Amino acid sequence: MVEKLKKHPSLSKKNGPVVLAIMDGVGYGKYEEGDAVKASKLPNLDSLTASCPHVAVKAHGTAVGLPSDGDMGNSEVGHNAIGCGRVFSQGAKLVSNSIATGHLYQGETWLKLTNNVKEKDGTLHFIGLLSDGNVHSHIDHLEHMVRTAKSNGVKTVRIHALLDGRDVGATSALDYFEPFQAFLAELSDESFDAKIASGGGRMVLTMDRYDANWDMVRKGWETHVLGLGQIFPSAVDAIKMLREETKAIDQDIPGFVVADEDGQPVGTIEDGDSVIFFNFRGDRSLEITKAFEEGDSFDKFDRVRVPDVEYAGMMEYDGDLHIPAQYLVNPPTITRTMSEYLAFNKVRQYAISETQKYGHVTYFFNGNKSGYFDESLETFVEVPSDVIPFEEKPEMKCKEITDKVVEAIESGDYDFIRLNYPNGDMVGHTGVFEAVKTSMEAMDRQIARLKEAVEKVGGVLILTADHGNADDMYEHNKKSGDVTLEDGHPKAKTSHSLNPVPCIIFDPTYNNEYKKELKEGLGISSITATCMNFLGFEAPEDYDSSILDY
Ligand SMILES: O=C(O)[C@H](O)COP(=O)(O)O
Ligand SMILES: [Mn+2]
Ligand SMILES: [Mn+2]
Repeated sequence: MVEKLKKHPSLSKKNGPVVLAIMDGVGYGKYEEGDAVKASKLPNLDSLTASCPHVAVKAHGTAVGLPSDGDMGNSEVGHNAIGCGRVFSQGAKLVSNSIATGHLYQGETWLKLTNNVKEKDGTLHFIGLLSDGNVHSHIDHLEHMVRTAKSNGVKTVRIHALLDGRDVGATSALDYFEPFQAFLAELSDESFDAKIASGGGRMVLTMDRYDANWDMVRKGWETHVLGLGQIFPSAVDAIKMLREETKAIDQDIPGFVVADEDGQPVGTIEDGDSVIFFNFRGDRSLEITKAFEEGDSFDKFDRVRVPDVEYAGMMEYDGDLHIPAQYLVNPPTITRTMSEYLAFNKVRQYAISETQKYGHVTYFFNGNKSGYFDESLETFVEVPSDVIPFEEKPEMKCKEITDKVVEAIESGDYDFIRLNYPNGDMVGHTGVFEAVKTSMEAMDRQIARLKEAVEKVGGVLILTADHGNADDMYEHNKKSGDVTLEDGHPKAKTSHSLNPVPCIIFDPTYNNEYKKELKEGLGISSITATCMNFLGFEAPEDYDSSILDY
């Protein structure tokens, strides 16, 4: 339960609002080469850094509740941490623990789905992202479940595997598909038949989010469920031939269907089957889940037929709407978030981003909860994102977002304003270095407007990020640090980085209420208490320490 927040001993609420600007995917790079943040001309960010208190904060690994410090941060865990001021074990860790302890397999959902196919002589299907990126899924989880399905007496398993290349190397798919295909062949025998049945690039089919592009889900449905699309004798063959044909990187490889020698798909989804969507992260799992779960009210595309299956997600993807109805592992229960405290303490809040990160500044920021805590005190604004490859329009909607934030600052109607500029991350994921520079420079021009508006009303501007990406755009040799070359050019890196991120505090009415040297070595979960301090409050006892030293 939240309660009244104590008044801060030295800081009182400023005239203007506290504005928290999350520059998605913008970290402090550790290499010169490939750091698109350093390579960009950012006069406004540079001048704020030069003149304001600032410090690097951790945004990866255990600092944000992931299994190990080898795990890069991501938007879900980053916004969870900033939104609740503490670190909760996240999906990746919870699923691994549940599998390691066997708890998952004693759960009613696993038993129901495996018994269903045993009783009806059906097929157990797994759909999800095939890599060890550990942002949305982990291949080890899938392998363990396939093995256990066999030992639990399931006879037929089919995998519908999405190529990653966004949380892992841009063209690393065969590093996962070849050994996995061999693993299935090895495991199959006269009483157990496991195969990959379909697949395709994660940015082409199935894994859309925030209703940005339902056509991806339609393509996924047609490929995985109906078995429609280009047919190949195996997934590995499909990847090799489609790469040759399209020159696309993994995330953009077209959908494919694996067919037998008669050209029949080896694994369409039929009545009496069970389906497990094995991604643990919710944002890119919700839409395909709705396609399986919703009845005649579903109107996003023509499903042609809806098989009568037992469907389960790896985790509950929306804790308020309870989607999916069935899931294998409980998500983190994040309580007493900053938004809930602020609403209870009558603080007026405004949250905004464009579609691609709108759910991050609302749902994930509020501890995986959709909706308001107090509608009379909160305003959420979504600026529609372009539905085009972001390297084609790298500015994205940072200007339109800023237009609305400046309006909100000048209105005097809000005490705490949070915004996310997706630029560094969404364009970082394209791997196109020059586009990232354009994107960063466009965002920097908007930061000047934020600073000016905050200064005018005597507010505070805090600039930070949820994890790195744009700061690390080339693959590097992990040992030597040398840039990895491909055909004589640096190999593009599309995934997030392990780098720390900035926390820059622009406080134009500063009058020694705190030391200018901010505390070092903290994580982004300390941004929360810092924002609360500037609102004139002490943070709750169990919140991670503020970055301010007062
Ligand atoms: O979903 C994606 O785009 C990536 O896998 C993770 O990126 P995000 O955590 O920044 O959304
Ligand atoms: Mn992010
Ligand atoms: Mn990202």
